[in-house]
Amino acid sequence: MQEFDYICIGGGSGGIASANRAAKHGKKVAIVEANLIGGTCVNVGCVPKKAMWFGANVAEAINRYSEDYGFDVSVNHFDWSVLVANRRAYIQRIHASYGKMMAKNEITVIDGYATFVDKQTIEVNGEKYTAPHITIATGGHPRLPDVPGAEYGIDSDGFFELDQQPQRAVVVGAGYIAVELAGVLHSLGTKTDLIVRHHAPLRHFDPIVYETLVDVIENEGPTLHKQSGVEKVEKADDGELTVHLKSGEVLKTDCLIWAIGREPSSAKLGLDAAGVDTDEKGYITVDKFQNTSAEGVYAVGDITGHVELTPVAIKAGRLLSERLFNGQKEAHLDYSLIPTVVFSHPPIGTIGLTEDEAREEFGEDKITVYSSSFSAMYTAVTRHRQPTKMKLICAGEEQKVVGLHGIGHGMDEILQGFAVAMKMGATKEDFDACVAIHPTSAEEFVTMT
Ligand SMILES: Cc1cc2nc3c(=O)[nH]c(=O)nc-3n(C[C@H](O)[C@H](O)[C@H](O)COP(=O)(O)OP(=O)(O)OC[C@H]3O[C@@H](n4cnc5c(N)ncnc54)[C@H](O)[C@@H]3O)c2cc1C
Ligand SMILES: NC(=O)C1=CN([C@@H]2O[C@H](COP(=O)(O)OP(=O)(O)OC[C@H]3O[C@@H](n4cnc5c(N)ncnc54)[C@H](OP(=O)(O)O)[C@@H]3O)[C@@H](O)[C@H]2O)C=CC1
Ligand SMILES: N[C@@H](CCC(=O)N[C@@H](CSSC[C@H](NC(=O)CC[C@H](N)C(=O)O)C(=O)NCC(=O)O)C(=O)NCC(=O)O)C(=O)O
Repeated sequence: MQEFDYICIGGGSGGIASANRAAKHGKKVAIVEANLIGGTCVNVGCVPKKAMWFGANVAEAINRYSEDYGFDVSVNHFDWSVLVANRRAYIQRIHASYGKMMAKNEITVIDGYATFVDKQTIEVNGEKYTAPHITIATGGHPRLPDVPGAEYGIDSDGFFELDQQPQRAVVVGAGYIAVELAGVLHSLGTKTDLIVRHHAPLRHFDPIVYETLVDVIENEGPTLHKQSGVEKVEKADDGELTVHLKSGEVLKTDCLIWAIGREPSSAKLGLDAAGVDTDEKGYITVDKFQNTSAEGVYAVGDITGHVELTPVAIKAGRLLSERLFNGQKEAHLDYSLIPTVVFSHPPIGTIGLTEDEAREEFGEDKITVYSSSFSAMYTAVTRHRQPTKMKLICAGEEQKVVGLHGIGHGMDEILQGFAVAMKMGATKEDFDACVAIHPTSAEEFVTMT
């Protein structure tokens, strides 16, 4: 049986980050990965998605805006396979760079599926490995619905396997993935329908965000079906899919994508053998230090069900290693005020409380809301004006900024700096004390009255 100081199960964002940090503190570390190193983010998540989103932005620049900027782009042919090949080559380079980094840190990479034998021992491909500290970072996978013919659809993993561009696509779901994939497909020229169960996608975001998103989608596409659901799916011999909606509407398509949420990859880990508890959905329960119910076993990232974002998994993993292997006894991730971006068209950036949440937490009379509404200049000099909307929610007499929301061109890159300010406890006065950068969208956040 091989012995280590630390084993991470899962070579995704959280596992890699924690393993590298432990190795940097001189520990003998192993990482077990059942599939591809890099996990969801690198292989079927953030990275390939962002490459497709950049491709979609190039398409929008050419198809919507170029003419009014004076360009003649009459030769306009898009080859999906070129974008996909370059995306895959980029990911190969990331795999290579991860390999080099882990070799430099003398991390043992074990290929295979890990199961617990006891809380200090795992088994992979019939071999046993032991460590006094084991972290579970096995992430999640897409959920499929219980609808007749659901198997004819694909999920986000399947989207990244598409070698050819679908001419028509139906995307079902109302979260990040549905919005992002439907937006990419539509912008790249696929005739796309987005099906949501309620009044809007991203309905848990601040209304300024989802109402504007709905306006833009209704103006520019994809075709949005609100208050709608799928009753059944049929597949013809030639591969064409017929999607029957509960409303009676029928959509013919080449590609159906389920994007209705994800579930934790915990079922086959043998958690009982280690005494690790989960909640009723299978997420591993942890305290603020990422400790599970079993001593010496920890969990980070999507498997814990707390804010499923790559930087969250990374930071939780790194802080855990600081606590375990670098004497930082109190090190733990503060899960408050986590900024997040949806790579929609246009992008959304949000941090902190929505207006409703702020009212509930502080009381109606303690809240001051500022907002700004304009057409992004990038679009305003063309015939295709697109709205940008921004909102600041401030609490108390000092007007501490407790919520910041925006949708519009550039919002994806604007948010990070403002998140630093909010993490430091900035007030509206602090925002206003900062001189604007002109002409930018970002300047609206420091000039709101
Ligand atoms: C389409 C999509 C787009 C996304 N876009 C973004 C984005 O833009 N920004 C963002 O911040 N987040 C994004 N996310 C979320 C982000 O990918 C996850 O939050 C992040 O990858 C979680 O990291 P993790 O380490 O918890 O798990 P993962 O990255 O999922 O890694 C878990 C790894 O564990 C392995 N594994 C599972 N079970 C075992 C086992 N028993 N033994 C060995 N290995 C095992 C899996 O094969 C996997 O490689 C996106 C997700 C998706 C699906
Ligand atoms: N840019 C980023 O940072 C990204 C982050 N991620 C992360 O990954 C997580 C998972 O993303 P995602 O899979 O989109 O999940 P989400 O949890 O974000 O959204 C799924 C949504 O689909 C809807 N839904 C649920 N069940 C059904 C159903 N049976 N039929 C139709 N619609 C249904 C629900 O919305 P409703 O109740 O309104 O119908 C639900 O909120 C995200 O929460 C995010 O943390 C993912 C992609 C990008
Ligand atoms: N923000 C830059 C980041 C670029 C970057 O980090 N590229 C990564 C791939 S992104 S996908 C990998 C993702 N990385 C990050 O999220 C890096 C974020 C930040 N720099 C940090 O250190 O926290 C992750 O899951 N990390 C876990 C870990 O590293 O511990 C890489 O490895 N590049 C090598 C190359 O191109 O050759 C960008 O978007 O361009």
